[in-house]
Amino acid sequence: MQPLPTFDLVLFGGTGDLAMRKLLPALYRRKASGYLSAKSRVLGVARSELSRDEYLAQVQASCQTYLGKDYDEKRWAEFAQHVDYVKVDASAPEDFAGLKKKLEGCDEHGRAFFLSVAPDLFAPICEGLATHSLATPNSRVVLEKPLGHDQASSAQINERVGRIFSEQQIFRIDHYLGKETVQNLLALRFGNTLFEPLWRRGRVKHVQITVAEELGVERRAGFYDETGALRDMVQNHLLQLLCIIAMEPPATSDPDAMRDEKLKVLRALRPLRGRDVLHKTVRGQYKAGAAGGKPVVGYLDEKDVPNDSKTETFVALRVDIDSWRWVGVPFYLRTGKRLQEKLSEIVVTFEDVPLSIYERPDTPQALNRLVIQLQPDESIELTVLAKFPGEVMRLRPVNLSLDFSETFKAPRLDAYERLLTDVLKGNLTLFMRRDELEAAWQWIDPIRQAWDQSDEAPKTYTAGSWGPAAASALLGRDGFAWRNEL
Ligand SMILES: NC(=O)C1=CN([C@@H]2O[C@H](COP(=O)(O)OP(=O)(O)OC[C@H]3O[C@@H](n4cnc5c(N)ncnc54)[C@H](OP(=O)(O)O)[C@@H]3O)[C@@H](O)[C@H]2O)C=CC1
Ligand SMILES: O=C1O[C@H](COP(=O)(O)O)[C@@H](O)[C@H](O)[C@H]1O
Repeated sequence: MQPLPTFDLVLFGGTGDLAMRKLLPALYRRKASGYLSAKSRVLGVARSELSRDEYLAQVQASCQTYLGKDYDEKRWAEFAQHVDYVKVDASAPEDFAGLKKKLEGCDEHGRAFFLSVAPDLFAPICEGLATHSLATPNSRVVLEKPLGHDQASSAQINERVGRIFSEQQIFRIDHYLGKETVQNLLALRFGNTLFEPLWRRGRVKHVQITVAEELGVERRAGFYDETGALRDMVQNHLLQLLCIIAMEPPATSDPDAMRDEKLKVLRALRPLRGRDVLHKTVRGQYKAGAAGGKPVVGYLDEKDVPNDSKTETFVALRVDIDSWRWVGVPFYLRTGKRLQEKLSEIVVTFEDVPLSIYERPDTPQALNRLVIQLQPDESIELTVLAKFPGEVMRLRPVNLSLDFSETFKAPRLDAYERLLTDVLKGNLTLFMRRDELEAAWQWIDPIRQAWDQSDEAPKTYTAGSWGPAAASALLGRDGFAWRNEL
C-alpha cells in the first residue's frame, strides 16, 4: 500500500451536511487505512467564525456519529492532526487572503479544491482562487452535483470554471459512480463474455432502474424544494446508471474511452417533449404516512417547504434509446423519497424462450432476469428455470445469487472514499466530462418545461408506499410490472 502523494484538500462547505456526513468520515477512513501521507492537510472552509478547535469538535462529533463502530479515539487523534479550518466567504473576494496564507509555502503539495457548496458559488470560488494565484497547474477542482439547474446554467458554470481550470483538472462528481456494485456492473459487462451476446434488443425485454429512499427531505428542504427529484437524482445518478448499462464496450480503460461511450448513450436518448412527457413520465409528492414503523408528515408539512409547493419527490419515466443495440427496448427509471424501503437496483429482464415444451409457470417471474442490487445489499442474482424434483418435467424459477460481502471478505470502500482517492491520484474515469453533463441536461430540460407548463400537480402517494399508482400503470400499459409488484 502506497500513501497518496502529499496534498492540501481544501473543502469549501466544510461545515455543511455533505462534508460532515460523508466527506470528512471518508477522509478519516483513508487516514485509518494509512493512505494519508504525514504532511497532507484537510482545510475546512466556510463563512462561520470558528477556531480550529471548534471546527475539530464538530468534525469529531460527525465522525463519531457516522462512522459508528469504525470510530476510534486514537485514530481520531491521528486524523485530527491533518485537519484545520479557514473562514472564507466565497462571495467576498478579499476573504481568500486568509486561505492564501494557509496554503503559502506548500506549493509542492498537490492541491484539490472540493466545492461542497451550492452551484452558484462554483464560479465565484474558482475566480477567487485565480485572483489570489491559488489555482496552480497541479491543482484540481471537484464540483458537486447538481451542476446548475438546467443546460444554460450548467454551461455558464462550466464556461467560467473552464477559464481557470483545464478539463483535465475538473472532477465533476456523481457519487453513484463510486459505489462498489456500479464498479461490479462494469466488471460483469466487460470482464465476461457471457452476457454480451444477450445484452441487446431481441434478447432483452426491458430494463428497470430503481433508486428508492426511505428518508424524506431531512434538513435539506430549502435546497430540495428548488431542485426536485428530476434534477436531484435522475439528471445525474439514474442517467449515469443507465449509461453504464447501455453503453458499448469502451476500447480501453482510459477515462475518455468510457466517457465517450456514455456520451453516445446520452445523445441517443429519444427526446421527451410536450404531450409525450405527460404520457411517459409520472411525478409524485409524498403525503403523510409511515417510515421505519413511525408516522411521518407529508412533504408539504416538512419544515421550510411552502405549503403550495409542486416540487416532485418521486419520478418514474419510460426512456427509449435510439441505437441499433437498444431501439424498442424500454428502460423504466424510478426514484423517490419516503418510499417503502431504501433500495437501489437494476433489473434486466430477458425475452422468453420461443417455444415452451415443458410445464412451467406462465408468469413474469418465470422469465430469465438479472438483478443487480446496489443498496442495501450488494449482490447479483440471475433467475433461471430449473426442473422441480419429481417424475415429471416441471420447471420452476430459481435464483443463482452472488452476495459480494459474503464472497469477498475484503474491506470495501465507501463511494466518497473511492472518489476522493481518485481525485488525489488524478484518475478521471469515474467523473463526468462537460459534454456528458450538458447532454444529460439537454435531455432533462424539456421534461421540466413540459411539467411547468402543465396544470397537473404531482400525484400524491403515501409515505411508506412505492409511489403513486400511475407509476405502476406506466409499466402496466406496456404489459410489465416493477419487480416489487411481481
Ligand atoms: N448533502 C447531501 O447529501 C448531498 C449534497 N450534494 C451537494 O453538495 C453541496 C453541498 O450540500 P450540503 O452540504 O447538503 O449543503 P449545506 O447547506 O449543508 O452546506 C453548505 C456549506 O456551504 C457553506 N457556505 C454557504 N455559503 C458560503 C459562502 N458564501 N462562502 C463559503 N461557504 C459557504 C456553508 O457554511 P456557512 O454557512 O458557515 O458558510 C456550509 O458549510 C450542494 O451542491 C449539494 O447539492 C450532493 C449530493 C448529496
Ligand atoms: O445525491 C443525492 O443522493 C442521495 C442518495 O444517495 P445514497 O448514496 O444514499 O443512495 C439523496 O438522498 C440526495 O437527495 C441526493 O442529493
